[in-house]
Amino acid sequence: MPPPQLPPTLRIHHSPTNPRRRALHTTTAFRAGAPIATFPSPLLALPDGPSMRTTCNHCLRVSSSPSAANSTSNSGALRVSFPHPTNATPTEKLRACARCRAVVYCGAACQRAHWRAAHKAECGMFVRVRETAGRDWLPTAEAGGGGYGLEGNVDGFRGMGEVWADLELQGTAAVVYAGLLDGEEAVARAVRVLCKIQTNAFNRLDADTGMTGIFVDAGLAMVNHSCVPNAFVGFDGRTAVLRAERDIQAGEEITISYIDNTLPKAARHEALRLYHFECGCPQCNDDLDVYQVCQTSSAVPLNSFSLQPDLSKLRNPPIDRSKVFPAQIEAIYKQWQTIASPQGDDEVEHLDVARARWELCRPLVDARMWAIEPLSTTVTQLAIRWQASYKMVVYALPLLCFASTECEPFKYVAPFKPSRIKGLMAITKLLAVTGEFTASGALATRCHHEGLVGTLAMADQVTMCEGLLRLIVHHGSVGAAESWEVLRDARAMLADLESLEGREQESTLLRAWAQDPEDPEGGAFFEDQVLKPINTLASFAVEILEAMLDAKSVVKK
Ligand SMILES: C[S@@+](CC[C@H](N)C(=O)[O-])C[C@H]1O[C@@H](n2cnc3c(N)ncnc32)[C@H](O)[C@@H]1O
Repeated sequence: MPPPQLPPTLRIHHSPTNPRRRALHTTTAFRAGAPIATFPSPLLALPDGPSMRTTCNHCLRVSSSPSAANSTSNSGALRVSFPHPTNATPTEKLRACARCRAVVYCGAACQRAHWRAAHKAECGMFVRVRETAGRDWLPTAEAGGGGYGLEGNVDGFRGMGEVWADLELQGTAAVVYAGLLDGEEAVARAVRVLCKIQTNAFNRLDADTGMTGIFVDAGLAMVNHSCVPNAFVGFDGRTAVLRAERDIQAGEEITISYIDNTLPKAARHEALRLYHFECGCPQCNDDLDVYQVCQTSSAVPLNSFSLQPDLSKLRNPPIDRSKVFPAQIEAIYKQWQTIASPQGDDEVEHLDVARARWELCRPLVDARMWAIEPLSTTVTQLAIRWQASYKMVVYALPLLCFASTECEPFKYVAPFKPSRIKGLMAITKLLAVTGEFTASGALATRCHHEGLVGTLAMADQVTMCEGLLRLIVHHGSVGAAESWEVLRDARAMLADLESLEGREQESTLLRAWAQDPEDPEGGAFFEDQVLKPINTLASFAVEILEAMLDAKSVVKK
């Protein structure tokens, strides 16, 4: 099997005696955030079952962007309104394949390209059965004999009872529906391909597009895992982009995290079981938590242009380790997972679950270890829920400010990571909502926390939005695809704000700060007008959470 084609910035290092076997190394140095290589011709790039009819099956774009920003000219009030965070994104009109009607496309060009790349092989199968587990193996097997020399860990999977049974079931279903069942070997071949896909596919459940699916590229599949990776993968339609998460030397091995590397060690190892190796990264060897990883990260200085510019706090977080020990965190995480999320929309049920989870996290709360899972997720989940709630929307704002200053920078040290940028965008959009409440005088009736109402009344919420948007545009341009919806929206909103009359001075100062965070005037303005109110809002988060979860109907400060 010939080695996979690689971009010139990468080479495969093959070491038969090393348990990792092959690895990707750079041929040149990269600065943090720089694209290392793009992979525009995957072997396989498919939306998953539920997304098959809502996503173009070729370019994998989900929908068009919502109308970004519209300005009005009410003087004295907040004059810009952004799409409300709860507004559904309008979907593009997608056309279905006329023959099988199982897959959809955004246009004729995508339909033609997908027919050649994959659909020709699967369309007949879909005519027989519209959707089946195991769809993903067929084009791969057809296109390359199911080999590509990719690692499949077949023996490892064979030793995993239920997982193996599931793979056999999927393989059988696929060959039966594809009309390829000509003996046991056909099923065995399908299962081997599924093992390769399981080992090498990227789940396109990415923070960027919010869509799910799988992506396999034989070159990118050579990248090994570390819980403290130096790179990460993002997607732009059918193209995967490998980016540096920190500065990388020429010749260094590239690693990415296959899993959520912010989880406690036992949970990370459980997630890695599907890859059949023992992780020997520094985080695993020394059982470090996210604070300890952050403390030594070379990406910390990048935060001087962020919502957490206090680098000494990132190096010396104000936590109290004596209040909780690692085994206790593991136990909390395990128990937290046993508390089932409510299926329905019952507000009381959701509050009960949040209360149980928050109480379970009490030792982490006492230790002020907000960035440790499952505490960080407990806070974020409530924020997301409240964001979409008519009654609670204002209270989501301090929670999101808290997550963006006390959790995310420690979990994802590089400020250009998409999850950090998305957090900034969520705050921006909420500020647009609270800004309208403030301008219309409705804020005090929507929120009973005097500190929160007072802070928002005193703040220039448009300026706060502009400061956040400048951070999003800066970091989004570094760490994400130009076509990323969040970046596109941020640019449009920023242009809108810049064109508002009467705000020239604020915009000039923020522009000066964005061009040079050391600019004394611009820096002081950002600190006073953006950072200070964000931190004040964040400071209300815990008392609001405690009060709400204590089922008190009125929150006061
Ligand atoms: C996507 S492949 C990576 C390329 C692989 N090294 C190869 O030679 O094909 C994933 C597999 O690589 C191996 N692997 C990845 N990261 C590893 C690590 N940190 N330590 C040991 N093995 C690793 C495991 O066998 C895993 O299932």
